[in-house]
Amino acid sequence: MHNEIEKTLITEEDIQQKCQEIGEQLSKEYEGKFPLAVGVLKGALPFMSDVLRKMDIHVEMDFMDVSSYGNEMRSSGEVKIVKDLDTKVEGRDVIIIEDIIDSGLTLSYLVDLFKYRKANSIKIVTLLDKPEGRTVDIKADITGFSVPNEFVVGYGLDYQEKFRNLPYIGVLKPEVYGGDN
Ligand SMILES: O=P(O)(O)OC[C@H]1O[C@H](OP(=O)(O)OP(=O)(O)O)[C@H](O)[C@@H]1O
Ligand code: HPA
Repeated sequence: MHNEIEKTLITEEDIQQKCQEIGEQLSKEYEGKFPLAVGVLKGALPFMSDVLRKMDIHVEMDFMDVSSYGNEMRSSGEVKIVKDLDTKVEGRDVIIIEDIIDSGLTLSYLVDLFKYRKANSIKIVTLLDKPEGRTVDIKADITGFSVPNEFVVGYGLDYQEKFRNLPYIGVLKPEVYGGDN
């Protein structure tokens, strides 16, 4: 697996340090509350798991699976719910946890949905932000790292369902994806 990676963009140590910082920040911001952390499957799983374990307040977890990716590397532009929440959002302080904001379509869809469902507050926490990928105007409240306009994998992010278990973020060798990014 590692020999298919051209370069490391963000090391495992830097990711873990960032999770610690974000977990501490969220613990302060939601002190005395019981927020609902919504992980966006599947990519957010490692990040969510690491951040929530750095929080020292009660937090409820739920998951949503939405899909917008037509092929492996480009968004279809259409967002579909594959798995909805089990939890009612009305009146809750929702923390959406994402691995990456690229076009912004997934998150803008989720923010609209949770507003419609009458969340008390909505915060977006993303490990990665790819500002140059944006087609809709949306910003995270907390961003771990900014990444260049390249297809990145690892720590939840996949290429053809592979590389999610890589503990760092990297860029694939062109021969792995056929060079057409
Ligand atoms: O800002 P956007 O352009 O919408 O891209 C971001 C979304 O795309 C990826 O999910 P994907 O639909 O590939 O599902 P996955 O997490 O299961 O890989 C990623 O995990 C984000 O959820
Ligand atoms: O750069 C990316 N890598 C993996 N999945 C993604 N989903 C949106 N952008 C990306």
